[in-house]
Amino acid sequence: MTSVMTSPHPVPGAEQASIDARAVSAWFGDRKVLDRVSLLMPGGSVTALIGPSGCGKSTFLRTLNRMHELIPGASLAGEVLLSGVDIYDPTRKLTDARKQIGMVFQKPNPFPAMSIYDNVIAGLKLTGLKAGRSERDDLVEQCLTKAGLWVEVRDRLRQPGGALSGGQQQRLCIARSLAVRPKVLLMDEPCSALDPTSTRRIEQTIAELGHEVTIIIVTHNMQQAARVSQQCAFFLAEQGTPGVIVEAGPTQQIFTAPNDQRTADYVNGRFG
Ligand SMILES: Nc1ncnc2c1ncn2[C@@H]1O[C@H](COP(=O)(O)OP(=O)(O)OP(=O)(O)O)[C@@H](O)[C@H]1O
Repeated sequence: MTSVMTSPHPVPGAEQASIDARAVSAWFGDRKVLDRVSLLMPGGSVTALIGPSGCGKSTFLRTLNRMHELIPGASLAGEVLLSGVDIYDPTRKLTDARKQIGMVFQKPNPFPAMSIYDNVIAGLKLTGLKAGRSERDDLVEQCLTKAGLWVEVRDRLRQPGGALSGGQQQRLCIARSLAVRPKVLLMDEPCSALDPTSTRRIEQTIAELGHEVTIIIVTHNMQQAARVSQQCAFFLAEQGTPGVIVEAGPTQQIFTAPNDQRTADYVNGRFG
């Protein structure tokens, strides 16, 4: 069953960008891996995508900023509306979607030889945004502060990004994503390569950012989904069938009173 998430009320940060996936199907070659997945991800809140390995969570995430189409042989159907505007509209530039919808990956991927400062503003050059020296300084401080890293690095901004710890590198990547002022931040298991302390620090950052940037996070960690998200969507691909959303709704409901037995079994660790 494909499910449409109803908006929680009142919608936190309703003025922030919502992202609305409508009947999204995805294929790799002939193989269909997502079947008509619909999900409304409300603005200014955190939505967690959960489900067993291989059910299509990362693929779904990549359809939300047009990264799926970069994979040779990959195709998709359906619509993804960013505050009501289809990001797949052929008259829109691919780079617009990427600028507005940033992504943080599983493994921190800063430019290792580039300074911390230059890492933060790296996206400006790529997206053609121009900024003067003092504007850049302000932006670097602002983004590192939002990513929860400023205090730790303010005295060594010229050191290479690769010299930071894994958790710091991931926060640097978050700061780099924020520098192009995205409306939405996609996070694909952003803590899976990190120790528990760094994980908690990133979760704190997500909680702080979630009010101003719409966040969609894929996680295998149920406690993490419960801690950071306001909405949850449970994906499943049963017996070789394409992935679907079994159930989506407020996180508390998904964890304490889900409607579907399969959701209850998954969140209680009975499979997956
Ligand atoms: N580049 C690719 N080429 C072909 N098939 C792929 C590719 N990437 C993913 N798939 C397939 O698509 C299906 C969904 O994969 P996806 O990575 O989206 O699942 P997932 O739920 O994110 O899994 P995990 O939790 O293990 O990361 C899987 O069957 C996978 O084998």
